[in-house]
Amino acid sequence: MIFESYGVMEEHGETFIGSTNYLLRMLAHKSPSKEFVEPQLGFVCHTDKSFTTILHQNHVNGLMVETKDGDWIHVDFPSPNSFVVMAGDALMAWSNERIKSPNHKVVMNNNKNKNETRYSLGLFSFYKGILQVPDKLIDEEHPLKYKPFDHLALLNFGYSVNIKDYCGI
Ligand SMILES: O=C(O)CCC(=O)C(=O)O
Ligand SMILES: [Fe+2]
Repeated sequence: MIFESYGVMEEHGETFIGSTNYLLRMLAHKSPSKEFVEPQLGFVCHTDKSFTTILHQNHVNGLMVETKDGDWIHVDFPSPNSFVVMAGDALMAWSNERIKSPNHKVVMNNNKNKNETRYSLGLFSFYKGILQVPDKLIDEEHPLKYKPFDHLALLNFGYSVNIKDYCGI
């Protein structure tokens, strides 16, 4: 869908799909114990190193995402069939920053969670090979911001690495 909307499906779509790897991770976050009145951090603030991330959770909310304006919003999964699709750092670099990878975190609230554990599933996609900004996404208004980069090698640096330090121009 992303490739089609930028008109690069024909040139780059097939190679991309053929070289995509997936990682499925299941997380459990326990409700903070009763003595914690304030919400407790369950997963530190970070951006994902993936190309895309698809998130799903049980009925216990906890995901927060930072907006472009720097406000933090709670993400509500309205039904058991709801998923959140989030851009990772690799998509931000590939799209020459047309799409931003948002800061997000998990915050567990003792009052709301009533001692329930939050279970979530994350499906992360990664490109095996060198990713580079398609020519069509470079123009005067969007000068090239990222060098070609090895996506899987980015993972060796852990969560703390900034994609701009890794391959930014
Ligand atoms: O549990 C969640 O909803 C988010 C987990 C997360 O951000 C991650 O695994 O990268
Ligand atoms: Fe994440």
